[in-house]
Amino acid sequence: MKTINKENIILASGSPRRKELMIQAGIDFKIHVADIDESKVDPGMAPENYVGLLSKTKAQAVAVNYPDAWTIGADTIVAVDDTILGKPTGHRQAVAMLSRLSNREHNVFTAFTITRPDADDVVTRFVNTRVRFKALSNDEINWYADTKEPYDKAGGYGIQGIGAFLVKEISGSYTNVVGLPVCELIDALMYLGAISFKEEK
Ligand SMILES: Cc1cn([C@H]2C[C@H](O)[C@@H](COP(=O)(O)OP(=O)(O)OP(=O)(O)O)O2)c(=O)[nH]c1=O
Repeated sequence: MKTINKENIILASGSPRRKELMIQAGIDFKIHVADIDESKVDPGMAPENYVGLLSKTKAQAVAVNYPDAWTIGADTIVAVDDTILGKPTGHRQAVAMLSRLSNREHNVFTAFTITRPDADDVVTRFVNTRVRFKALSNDEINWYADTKEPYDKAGGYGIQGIGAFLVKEISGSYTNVVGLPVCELIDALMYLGAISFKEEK
């Protein structure tokens, strides 16, 4: 079942997880991947500002091509103490990230921005989920890093995949950890009039 599209919707993301979550939520959309350099953003920023800025940059980079659509951009990071963890560049960094997350709580921040070129309306929302990992042995960390699953994921793990075995507790939105907080996204799309659950008479 799909929701009723009032307007065209573009997802400015190459993340297979975001695509799946949008399909799961019954939203009709097209994909146009945002080609932006994420390394230009200062990792010393507060996590909510960091993800907010990146989600907006991704959405705006794609929205210019679609005057008649709402474009969605998103960004996810893991924050531990005051450090932002992005995606590990290889095995060694994946091991370092997982070791840092072992036996403690961390925050996962995802922000999404919904915009269009002709509107003043730009919605940016961020959601924070707290996740606690179990105490990990070196063997577990190395074994998981060897699966390569950590490589394209913030913080070096995927809660929706093999990485589920790492997670002892979660407080807050699960889909937010996977890459898109579906509950808040649907609310925002409804608020903007982009989707509806009921045909207008
Ligand atoms: C923590 C966590 C992150 N992730 C993923 C979601 C995102 O795809 C990725 C964070 O990277 P992002 O830079 O947010 O997104 P992306 O580069 O994959 O895609 P795009 O910029 O085109 O939208 O980490 C999981 O899949 N599972 C998890 O448990």
